[in-house]
Amino acid sequence: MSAVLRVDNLHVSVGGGSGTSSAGAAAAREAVRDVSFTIGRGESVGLVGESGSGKTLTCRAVLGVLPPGVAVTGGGIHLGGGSSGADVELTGLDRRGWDAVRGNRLAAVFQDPASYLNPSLTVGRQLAEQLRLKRRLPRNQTRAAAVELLAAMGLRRATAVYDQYPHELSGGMLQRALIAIAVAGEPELLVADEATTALDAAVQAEVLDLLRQLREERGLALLLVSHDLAVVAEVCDRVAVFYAGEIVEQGPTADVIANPRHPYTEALLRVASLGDWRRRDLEVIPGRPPEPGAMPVGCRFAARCAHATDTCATPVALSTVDDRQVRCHRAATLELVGA
Ligand SMILES: Nc1ncnc2c1ncn2[C@@H]1O[C@H](COP(=O)(O)OP(=O)(O)OP(=O)(O)O)[C@@H](O)[C@H]1O
Repeated sequence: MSAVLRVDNLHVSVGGGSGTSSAGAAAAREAVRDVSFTIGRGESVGLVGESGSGKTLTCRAVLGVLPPGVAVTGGGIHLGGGSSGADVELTGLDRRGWDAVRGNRLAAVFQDPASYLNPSLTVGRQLAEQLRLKRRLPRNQTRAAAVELLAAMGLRRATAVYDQYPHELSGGMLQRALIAIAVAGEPELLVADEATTALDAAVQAEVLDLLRQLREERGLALLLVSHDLAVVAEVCDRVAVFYAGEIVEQGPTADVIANPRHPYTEALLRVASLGDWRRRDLEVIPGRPPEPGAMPVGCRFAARCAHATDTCATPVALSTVDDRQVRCHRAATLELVGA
């Protein structure tokens, strides 16, 4: 399968801003370290992990929208040459390069759809404008194309929705409208960062269904971020588990869930809304991740790990065990409990 996206040994650092003197310059710290994964055409990959583990900065690096003071400091992000475009190394792009890629080959939806829409324009006008810009449709065709796209996103009474303002739509409808705007340019990859987190469970399931359908029908590749493994399990072929800025386990989602190889993944399974989670108390993973400025040289999870031994204080690389990549000294011997 040809890769739509290839992230190779990505490092993202925060701070390290220039000061006028050496005393004024803040020390940079790595918020994302040595992250690698690939997404094929029509494939979906989930990034999962606790808050602050580096998922969002990884997505933002892919989209070229890192916040001020945060930068890619190593590795590469490669957009593959699919049917619709050439190979592009994203980390080297200038502003014009990004304009050609963003919204055309890459698009994104985030947690709070209302904040990405203009409150004073109807949803339909905002979508029609995207269709005009991205598909170069003449103005007299954009209304019909926009209504068709809104209907394809599962919005009932799409003609009426076209003329509504963002505040007149529910959260689920807004997210569908925003997904319509995101796919208006027929991108190869859609990044969805906690896109269903604020929705109630039933609406969340519907929006996840829509994402699945877009993959199947349009061959759209998906990069989905969630703190909840259950959400990733709904949609993603493969999952990368993040802890303290690193991928600690990566593999086929069903296998990772049934048979975790990293103790952090096992812990994450106990806090995920998987299976009959409504009938059990979701646990909290005891302890906290290491402080960003004080990362241990060995395994970053060791201080919270029930299986840690002295070896875990030494540096640990990502190694391949069967269908899995795991960053754990004990991965080959531990017997962990899946869901
Ligand atoms: N704009 C920023 N300035 C400084 N530090 C940042 C910034 N954005 C993120 N960080 C830091 O980088 C690290 C990774 O954050 P990131 O947002 O990628 O995590 P996350 O896994 O997506 O968490 P969440 O689910 O809370 O968004 C954290 O330590 C965070 O505090």
